[in-house]
Amino acid sequence: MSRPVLSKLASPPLQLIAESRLPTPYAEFRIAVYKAEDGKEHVVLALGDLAGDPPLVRVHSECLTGDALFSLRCDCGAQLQAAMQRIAEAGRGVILYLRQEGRGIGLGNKIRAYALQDQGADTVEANHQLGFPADAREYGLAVRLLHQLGLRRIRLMTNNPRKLDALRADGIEIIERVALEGGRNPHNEKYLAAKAAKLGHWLTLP
Ligand SMILES: Nc1nc2c(ncn2[C@@H]2O[C@H](COP(=O)(O)OP(=O)(O)OP(=O)(O)O)[C@@H](O)[C@H]2O)c(=O)[nH]1
Ligand SMILES: [Zn+2]
Repeated sequence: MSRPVLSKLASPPLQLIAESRLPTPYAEFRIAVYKAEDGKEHVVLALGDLAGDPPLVRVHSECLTGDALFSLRCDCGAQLQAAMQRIAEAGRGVILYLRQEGRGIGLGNKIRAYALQDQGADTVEANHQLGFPADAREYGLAVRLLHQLGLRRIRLMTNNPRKLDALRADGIEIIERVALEGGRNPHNEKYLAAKAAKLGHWLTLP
């Protein structure tokens, strides 16, 4: 076993705060809230029996504007809905909803980045102009939550090679990468093109 796996296993489990049912238009999920050491509360949505065949998993980073406010600047809301839909169709699966808003720079800074994008910067340049890396997220928490759920082998719904590599490096076996495209519109055309060109996302662009 490689060292990163041992170090993740050695990490204490996240504190389970509460669990309940969560009826949605797609299915009735189980919702669980886990608290990390920094006080942030992360969400697990689960459906069906997760034992046995590797289930569909979505590791979703919080996007208040896209997930809750119907923003057309990104594709997050569409991806979240598509993930819920696919899990509902499969009858089983998990969504980890991680509170790393704005690729880890926070909501206020993301809106600052949007203002810079309105002046011509792309999504990566805007982060750099604000003094942040292109992507400040890390996936150690996702790995810990997957361990807590007993999930070492998964089918990951993502277009992001960095996310896939990060989970694999920490010992999660990804037996299939499931593309999650959709939500394309005139407002996010440049954003998606920059994600593909600069962040390496697997996207079928027009
Ligand atoms: N800093 C910054 N964050 C953004 C911007 N647009 C969306 N986000 C955040 O980006 C995160 C989602 O990342 P994406 O790059 O869209 O997708 P991903 O999670 O890396 O990859 P997928 O698994 O394919 O969805 C969310 O936390 C959003 O809040 C932006 O222009 N600037
Ligand atoms: Zn978004």
